[in-house]
Amino acid sequence: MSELLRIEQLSAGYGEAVVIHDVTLKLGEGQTLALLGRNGTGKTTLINTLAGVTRQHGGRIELGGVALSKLAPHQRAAAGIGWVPQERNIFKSLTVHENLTAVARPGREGSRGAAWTPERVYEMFPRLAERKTNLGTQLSGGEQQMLAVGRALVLNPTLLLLDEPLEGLAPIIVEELLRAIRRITREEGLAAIIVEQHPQAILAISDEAVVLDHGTVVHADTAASLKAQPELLGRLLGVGR
Ligand SMILES: Nc1ncnc2c1ncn2[C@@H]1O[C@H](COP(=O)(O)OP(=O)(O)OP(=O)(O)O)[C@@H](O)[C@H]1O
Repeated sequence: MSELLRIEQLSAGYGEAVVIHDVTLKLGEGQTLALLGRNGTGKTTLINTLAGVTRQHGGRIELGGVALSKLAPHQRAAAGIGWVPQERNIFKSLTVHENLTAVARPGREGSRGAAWTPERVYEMFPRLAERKTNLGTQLSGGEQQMLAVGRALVLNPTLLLLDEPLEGLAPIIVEELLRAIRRITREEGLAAIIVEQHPQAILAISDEAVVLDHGTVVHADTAASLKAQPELLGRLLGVGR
């Protein structure tokens, strides 16, 4: 498996404030990484630093051998970063279909699965197909999340960044999204970093797991190994404290 993402001694934050320090990690093509940690430990900041919307203070980020640190967010999207921020980045005044066609871009050479088109997004999320002509404002939280993932997919990324994709969603929608994320990563071979507060479901569909505390990596292992050690996981996430 070849390397897709390499992060070396990364530090970043907001203005002068440094929130993440000395983060080093790697991810192979098509691999899924669960990014875990208590509230306020820097998970979103790390994701946002990959997307290019924080201030990078030091270190390196490479995606497929391309150095990202000096690139603007739209250039990172062109380089293969598919960012689904916590606040679900959709155009609420456009229809579902317009949201998908406004950003669609042909597949990049060398991507493993077939290129993502609005039609393939509808196949993945039949609920969106039913809502094609509805405005973003008329969607439920789950449908908005599906559309946010769809918008990232039609840019044909090599790495999907999902920031708490399951937050606040009904259990049945959580199941649907988890199934879709598993298909996108396992069957379509897209690499992903998934931030979650509730880790068991995400560990079950991830290859690797990294835990942050106070902006640094305090644990890095396979997802299966961390999942099999609930006491360690509880300690790392401060459960029961
Ligand atoms: N826009 C911002 N400006 C300044 N500081 C910020 C900003 N966003 C986050 N922070 C600070 O950065 C630290 C890490 O926050 P971050 O949101 O990355 O953590 P997190 O692990 O994603 O937490 P959560 O699970 O609550 O989303 C916190 O101390 C937070 O107060």
